[in-house]
Amino acid sequence: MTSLYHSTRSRGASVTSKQAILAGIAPDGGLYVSDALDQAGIDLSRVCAQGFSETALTVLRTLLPDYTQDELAACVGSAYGSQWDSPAICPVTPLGDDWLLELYHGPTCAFKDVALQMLPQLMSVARAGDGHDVMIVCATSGDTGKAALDGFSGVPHTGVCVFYPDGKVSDIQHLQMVCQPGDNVAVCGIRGTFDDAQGEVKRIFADRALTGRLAGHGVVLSSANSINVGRLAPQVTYYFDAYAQLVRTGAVGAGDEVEFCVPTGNFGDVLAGYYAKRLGLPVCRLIVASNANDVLTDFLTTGTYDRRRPFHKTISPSMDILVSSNLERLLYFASDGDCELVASLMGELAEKGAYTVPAALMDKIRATFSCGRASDDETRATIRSCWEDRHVLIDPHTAVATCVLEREARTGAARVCLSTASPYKFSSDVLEALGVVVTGMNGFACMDALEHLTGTVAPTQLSSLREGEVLHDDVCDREKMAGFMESACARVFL
Ligand SMILES: N[C@@H](CCOP(=O)(O)O)C(=O)O
Repeated sequence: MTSLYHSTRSRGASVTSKQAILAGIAPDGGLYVSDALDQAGIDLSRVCAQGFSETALTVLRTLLPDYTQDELAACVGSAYGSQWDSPAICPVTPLGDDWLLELYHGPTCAFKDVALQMLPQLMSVARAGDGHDVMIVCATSGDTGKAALDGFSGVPHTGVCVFYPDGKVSDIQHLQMVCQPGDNVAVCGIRGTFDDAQGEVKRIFADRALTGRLAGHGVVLSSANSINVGRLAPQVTYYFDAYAQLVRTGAVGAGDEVEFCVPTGNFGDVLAGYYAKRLGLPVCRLIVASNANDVLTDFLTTGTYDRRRPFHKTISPSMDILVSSNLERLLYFASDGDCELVASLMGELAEKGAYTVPAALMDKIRATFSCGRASDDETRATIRSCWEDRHVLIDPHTAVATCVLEREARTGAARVCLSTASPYKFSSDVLEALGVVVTGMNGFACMDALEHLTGTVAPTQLSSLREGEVLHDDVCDREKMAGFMESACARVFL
């Protein structure tokens, strides 16, 4: 068996990608990484000649080498079929002189679908040889939760338990989750932030007494967040595929460099772009776009990551995050695999809430990454100008990135902005940004008004929520999350 993955914090035990996907997170709290990343280049001319599914297969074969070609082909076939409303899966469309990579054409209208239509397939193959039942424990700031519920609902021998910050997701995101049917799903709001939820989920994974109890019943825990390499790997596909689309339309020449601007909170989406670069995609710059929770912008500017700051509830709630988990993987790769350094920085983050990266390492990171932030007012202004000047309707997360990209000096390279969610997931904020007073209007009145004002059509999976039945109304404190999850395991598996 190919043992390729190990923790960012130690090299002691290496595991296959199937084992890494089943575990979700390494036993020492680190994230699984593979040192084969740089040796495993992807043939760009081949990618430019093929469609999304073929490229997904190429990327996954490279990153998850212990899956067979047949296993991955079956996973890709199931993940990228008729549940997408665009045959391109992730089409690239013009935005002025730049490009939008539309990642919201899947069943839950957010970029998470690209990986969460795939992860359940990968997980099922991985668990086939293992025999355990798997409970997926997921923290969400709005989008991952519904995408995980949709992907894992009804998957045999699998359950999914989602925790979201109560009152801190959009009305539509909330309804998407609480109306989710399925015998193997559980959804619970928590009194706190996404960081509280994600922190507790990581503590649950490390709780030996709890995981031991569950193992006694044949249940293992895993993750649907981008800490799981099975979430990250499928996201690499759309960077390659976007490039291929641009080459095919003649917008860039084969081999030309491109820039990507990514709205990010947990750092998974932009890290997938970094993986693509290390696999040979000609990416000259990755621009990290933050909202008022600008911990990443400050980090890239100063070299100090400091989570000890006020939390801001913004109109781009999926990015309301102060602990960006996947930065740990970037630190690992940029330091040429210095596990000791990563472990010590993560120790400082846990103990003090902050760490400072050596200057030489920051220089390496800044050679690829730049950054910027957008306030809510700037985000609204960008939604409005995109609509009024270009007739392109974008959601607040995409607007954060567009605003940041517009301020960046042009280098001559083609620029692609990741468009991460449907504007209709955030109908009231988008409508307000277009100048409509929304006081007294509920989410569906805003959706209708947005359709009327723009002549665009809300995705049916969102508009049909008005007939949805609320099936989950639990809300708990952080301390009760483990108990909620254990009860869900009992209900689903025992
Ligand atoms: N933005 C996410 C937060 C979790 O990030 P993930 O990419 O690690 O799942 C969300 O919308 O839930």
